Amino acid sequence: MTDQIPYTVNCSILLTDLPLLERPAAAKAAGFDGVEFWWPFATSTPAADEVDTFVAALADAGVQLTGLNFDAGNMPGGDRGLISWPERSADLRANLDVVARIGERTGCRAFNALYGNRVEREEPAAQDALGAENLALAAKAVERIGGTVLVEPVSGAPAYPLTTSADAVAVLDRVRDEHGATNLGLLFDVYHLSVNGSDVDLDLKTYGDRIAHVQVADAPGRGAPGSGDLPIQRWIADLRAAGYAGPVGLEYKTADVHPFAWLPREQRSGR
Ligand SMILES: O=C(O)C(=O)CO
Repeated sequence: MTDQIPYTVNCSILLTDLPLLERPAAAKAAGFDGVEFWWPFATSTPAADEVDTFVAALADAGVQLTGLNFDAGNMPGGDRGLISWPERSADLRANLDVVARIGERTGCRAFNALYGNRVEREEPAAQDALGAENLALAAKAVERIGGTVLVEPVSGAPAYPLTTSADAVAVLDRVRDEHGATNLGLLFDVYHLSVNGSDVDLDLKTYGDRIAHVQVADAPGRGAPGSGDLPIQRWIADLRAAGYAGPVGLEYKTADVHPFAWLPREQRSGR
């Protein structure tokens, strides 16, 4: 279903001059058919009416939710996921069914499971064992709706242990080997990978078959494509040539009143 959507607007980081629930309609008005969100609620288990309001905002806007992050904690405060965080594991597990139900109602099939920072007084090995177990549970939760769990290397979070594609793929392999879960894939965010010093071209060749979602922002600055030095258009073309058919997530920050000016309007939707 999302294969016909070429680009999807990350409404957690873009269109932030608008209230969250107005952003899907603004994305549609700008010519897009897809949106994605980081976890949009204050708790892991929001009230039913909060979920209803979120789902209605998407339906009213006429956009497809293409991606949703599991609850990742207090992102502005530095948290980057609950997956391997022992103290928050119960919250994560309670969140899984809420996410799967949102997927069921919206048709969303890609769910980003931020791995979590290293925490004091926990052995990294124990956090990784928990991370693998929780990723397997997340995969199980969305399996019944044909969902895929995404594992993302990120930058800018000093205690986040997955910084390269190889790190994330090692986690995917572990979850497969130890728990038998295969509906997981790599979230290939060219901004995070570049900032972390990866050779994106080489990663694309090496891990192309593990990529389940793509996100873009330019570097330095995490701005719109063209604002920095990265060959984003070429990477998108290379990903397409390599068979990536899903949406490309626009996950950049900009104060420009025309945040999508770099992308011709006729290329924004699949029609
Ligand atoms: O934390 C970030 O920067 C992300 O991209 C989360 O998905």
